[in-house]
Amino acid sequence: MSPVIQLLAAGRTFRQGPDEYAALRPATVTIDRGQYVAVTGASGSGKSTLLNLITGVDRASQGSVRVNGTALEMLGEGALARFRGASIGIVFQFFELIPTLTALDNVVLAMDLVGTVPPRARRARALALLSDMGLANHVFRPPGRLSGGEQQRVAIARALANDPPILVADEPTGNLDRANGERVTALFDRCVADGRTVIVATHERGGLDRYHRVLRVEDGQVMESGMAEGAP
Ligand SMILES: Nc1ncnc2c1ncn2[C@@H]1O[C@H](COP(=O)(O)OP(=O)(O)OP(=O)(O)O)[C@@H](O)[C@H]1O
Repeated sequence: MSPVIQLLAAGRTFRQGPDEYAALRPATVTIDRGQYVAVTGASGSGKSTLLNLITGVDRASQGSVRVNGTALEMLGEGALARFRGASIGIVFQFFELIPTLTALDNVVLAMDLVGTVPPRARRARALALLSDMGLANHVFRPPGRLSGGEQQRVAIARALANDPPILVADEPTGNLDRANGERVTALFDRCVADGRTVIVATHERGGLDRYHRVLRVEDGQVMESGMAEGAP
């Protein structure tokens, strides 16, 4: 079993006036390659803080966060951004698409920023990814002319643009109706079947049996809440 993500007593505190507030208490967690992991917990429990440390969007206040053996705290801002771009696809709760660009250009831009896909291949790859998400007829629309479910699928296509081995999604179905939520969840299932490591924060209590593993966050404390039989 090869660990792809390791938190070693990694925590995050925020200063509140003279006090320190632990949004995430020091947690030691190992996630293996190919695992499908749900992160659950009440609003404000620390799910986003945990995901932000894993993705390097935020830095731990203490401990170490390792992705594919690289300690993120050892990287400077530029190196961290490059490492993140190539290793981790991130799907944000509120999509975070660029409103002035078409769906196609949002996906191409992700490749431009990382630079591992050859320039001449980027447009065709973006078109293929968007078609794969069922958006072949919408590629020239800006996000404002797409439904929430369509925008989320553009965001997933963008997250996959650089073919990252790890996909992290923060409540990706939180703003979608049931049908769109199920469609997006099925896309994550497929990413796991393709061999990616997928980590999804979710408020939902149902539907957790699809995951290999459920991490529960309560008051900033990460707990193992169950590992299904046959998990990798
Ligand atoms: N930048 C920050 N400065 C101060 N406190 C913060 C900051 N970011 C998060 N927090 C606090 O840390 C705690 C955990 O927040 P976090 O966003 O991780 O929760 P969450 O479980 O993702 O919530 P939700 O389900 O509502 O998205 C909250 O009390 C929040 O107010």
